[in-house]
Amino acid sequence: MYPMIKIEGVRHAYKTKSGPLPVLDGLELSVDEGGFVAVVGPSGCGKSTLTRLISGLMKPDEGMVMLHSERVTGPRSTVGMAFQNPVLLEWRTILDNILLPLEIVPTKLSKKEQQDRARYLLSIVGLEGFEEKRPSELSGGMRQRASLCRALIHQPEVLILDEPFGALDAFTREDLWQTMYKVKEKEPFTGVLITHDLREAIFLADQVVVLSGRPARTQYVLDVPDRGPADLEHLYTPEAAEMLAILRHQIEIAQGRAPAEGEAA
Ligand SMILES: Nc1ncnc2c1ncn2[C@@H]1O[C@H](COP(=O)(O)OP(=O)(O)OP(=O)(O)O)[C@@H](O)[C@H]1O
Repeated sequence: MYPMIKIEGVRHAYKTKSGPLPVLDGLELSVDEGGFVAVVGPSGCGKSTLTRLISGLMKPDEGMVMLHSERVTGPRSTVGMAFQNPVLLEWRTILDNILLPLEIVPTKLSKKEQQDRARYLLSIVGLEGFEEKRPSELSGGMRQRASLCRALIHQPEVLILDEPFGALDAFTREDLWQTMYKVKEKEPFTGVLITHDLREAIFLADQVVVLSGRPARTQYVLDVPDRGPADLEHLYTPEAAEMLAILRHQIEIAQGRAPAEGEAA
């Protein structure tokens, strides 16, 4: 299959007052068109930095970031992003919040078509009837659903999700995982999910990439077998337990709490 995202030999250091802070060191990543990769790793290892590189908000010191075989050299409108804090504008209705990206990204849709698309997206995530509400009238989970619609309104090829469910309670989070399946089925995208939740990673992604501690490199890649329709029961199978154990072990290695294979304990 065609790689939609290709990252090769990326190295990057932030310039800080106390000197360069190496954050990424030899990062490799390849995500097929329509694929969904979850990126996990120790806190502060460089996961969000990776999302900034893919969306073109930052350029790496070394190496290549490619989208659709084109080198990323600046911000890309074909990328949609959703974050842990949805940041919806309180003075705008939910519908107008979702339409916001279309005020920036060029679109061929008429005003009516834009509104129809926003309403359609809201119906997919279960927010039909909330179009005219203000963000403060919605729960945290509902605001996150609205933020997903906003990230998808301009039909991005790539959807970057930076810990979007991290601040939600466990039940709401699991509800949103199932919503994500529905969204991907109706609005196909190539996804990159940054998360600290290993269950979330194996439930949503078809590949989980473990980054090493900072400066991060690609330490381990786990392929998650296709498990059919969204069903939380998938998380309670022996196969899921085994995948979670492997990932936990890899995170311990990345945190320096367990020796890497081939190293003495
Ligand atoms: N603009 C910046 N200037 C200087 N240092 C930065 C900048 N942005 C991030 N950093 C530092 O780079 C490192 C990696 O940050 P990044 O946010 O990419 O990590 P992360 O893996 O997403 O973290 P977390 O898991 O805690 O969300 C951190 O030590 C952070 O403090």
